[in-house]
Amino acid sequence: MTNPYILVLYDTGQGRTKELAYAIAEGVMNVGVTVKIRCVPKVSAVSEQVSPSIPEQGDIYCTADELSGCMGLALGSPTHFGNMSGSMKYFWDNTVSQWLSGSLQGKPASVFTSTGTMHGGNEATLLSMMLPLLHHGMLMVGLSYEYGELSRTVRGGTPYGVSSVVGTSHELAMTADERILAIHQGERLAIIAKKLSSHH
Ligand SMILES: Cc1cc2nc3c(=O)[nH]c(=O)nc-3n(C[C@H](O)[C@H](O)[C@H](O)COP(=O)(O)O)c2cc1C
Repeated sequence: MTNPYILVLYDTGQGRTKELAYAIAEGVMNVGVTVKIRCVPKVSAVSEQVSPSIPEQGDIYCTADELSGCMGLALGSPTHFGNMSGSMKYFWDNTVSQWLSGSLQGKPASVFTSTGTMHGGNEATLLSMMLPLLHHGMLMVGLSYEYGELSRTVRGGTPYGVSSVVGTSHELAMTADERILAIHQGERLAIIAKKLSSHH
């Protein structure tokens, strides 16, 4: 039997959402909880060729069992027109069996995104990612204003979850506030997941 773990599941184009995923994972590990970092396969407009089940590089794809077995979930996607990416949406459109079995019911979940511009829809993306998670019966964990960085940040970071504003050419490095908020988010999610799982 594997240790209880938090699943950090993300999609990324240029690697910026992945950076946030790793900062959140750092927060999860800070409170002594095991973390699994996974990504989702790309959806292609050309469907004659099936992509390999294990990616050639980077993090491995999330399996159905890894999703069902997590004690909590951090879900991240780049902002694509104010919404999660098509690949991430496709992933959730294939989770009917988890929905039927209720394997995510009552588990905490948290969302994160990276975005080109300040007002290009990062908050809308975060809210859009909550929708399938709420259908699965998950309990949403946001960021709290107890973290001073949330009031101070001049770029990403919202009460709905952490965001990172990367610039239209990905020229902006993650700010210290964005990074610290991502770590806090991982810590908060893991602490709540531990409390909830101790009641089972
Ligand atoms: C198809 C597409 C749509 C995008 N739509 C938006 C958008 O609505 N608002 C925005 O600020 N940035 C938008 N961007 C920029 C991405 O949000 C940005 O490149 C991304 O967050 C970088 O993260 P990644 O490296 O994980 O892909 C878009 C990028 C792509 C490829």
